[in-house]
Amino acid sequence: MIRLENVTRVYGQGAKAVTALKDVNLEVAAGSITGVIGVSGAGKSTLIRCVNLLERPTRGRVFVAGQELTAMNKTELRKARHGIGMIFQHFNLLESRSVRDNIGLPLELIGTPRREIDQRIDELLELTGLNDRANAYPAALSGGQKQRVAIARALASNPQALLCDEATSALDPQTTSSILALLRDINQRLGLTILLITHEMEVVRTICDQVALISGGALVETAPVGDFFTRPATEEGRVFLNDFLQLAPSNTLLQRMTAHPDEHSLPVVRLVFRGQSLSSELMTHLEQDFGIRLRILQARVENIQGRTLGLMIAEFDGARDTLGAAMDHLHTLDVQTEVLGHVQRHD
Ligand SMILES: Nc1ncnc2c1ncn2[C@@H]1O[C@H](COP(=O)(O)OP(=O)(O)OP(=O)(O)O)[C@@H](O)[C@H]1O
Repeated sequence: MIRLENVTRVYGQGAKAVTALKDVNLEVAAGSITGVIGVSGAGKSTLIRCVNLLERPTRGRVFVAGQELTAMNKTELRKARHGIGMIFQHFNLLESRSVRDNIGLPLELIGTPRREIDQRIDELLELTGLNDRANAYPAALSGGQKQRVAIARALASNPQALLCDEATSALDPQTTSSILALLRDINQRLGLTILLITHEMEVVRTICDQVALISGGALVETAPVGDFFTRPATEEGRVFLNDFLQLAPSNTLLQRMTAHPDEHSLPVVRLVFRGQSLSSELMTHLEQDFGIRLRILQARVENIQGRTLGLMIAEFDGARDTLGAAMDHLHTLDVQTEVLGHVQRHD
């Protein structure tokens, strides 16, 4: 549905040139939701703006719905853009127009007959849950309602694709959830293809099917969301996920922990289980074969697109000489371990 081929975007010239995108190849399947993530300055905005040619790539080709946008003249491009809606972090509504008139604006601009515009506005008010705000002005709306108006306006010309530029970054968590639910709903109901950029992993985890990680202008990893969260393929992916997946030791635990072991201490280990949860069999196995009893101090289980990710901090109580073998055994089961420190034995 959306395809970027070797897209490069260089800003400025000569010594001051900045390569914001380097040879990016990205494919977004029809009807799917793809999230582009990356640190600030990685090139996310540039990438999404290259899709509808708000930024023209310095090199490379952009295809949307089988048409090459980079090969079009101005008139063709203007027409093709009707098939691509866009929403922004700060909504970009016209303050002097009511909700109805903001939603109808794109249709007015292309000369759609008034009756058709009014009918379409009614449908969109219904779809986005704005019926009772139709005659309000943007200043009287909450952030979530403003973004709903922006979504309705972006959908006015029945686009096949929707680009979302940090669409929930200015919203509180609860409003974010309701906007994400709306995006998922229109994706499913209308078969709309969505490409979004975000710095929030929670957004990706909640609604995306595919994730694309961009770093220094290059696309370093593209994967189904479940795979990315449980098994990132690149070091950049692991680093990016670390913050999201971090199960930080509590303050109480940090106060009890020392960096070095002594003869009475027990190691405190952080474990990450990917695609499985800690079974009682595994606990029994560690106890029977290695003489190690796990005392769970903290735990969190995430379900990401049907894949389980378990995070745990536990004391490993047992003979020190079997600890290494037990850790090796866990690694063969694809359980990641990391010794965080040592605590004094309770008894
Ligand atoms: N108009 C411009 N002129 C010059 N350099 C630019 C321009 N726009 C972006 N850049 C540079 O291109 C690089 C990528 O910027 P971009 O805004 O695409 O990143 P981003 O990942 O969206 O960042 P953020 O999350 O902070 O918005 C940065 O180094 C930025 O400074």
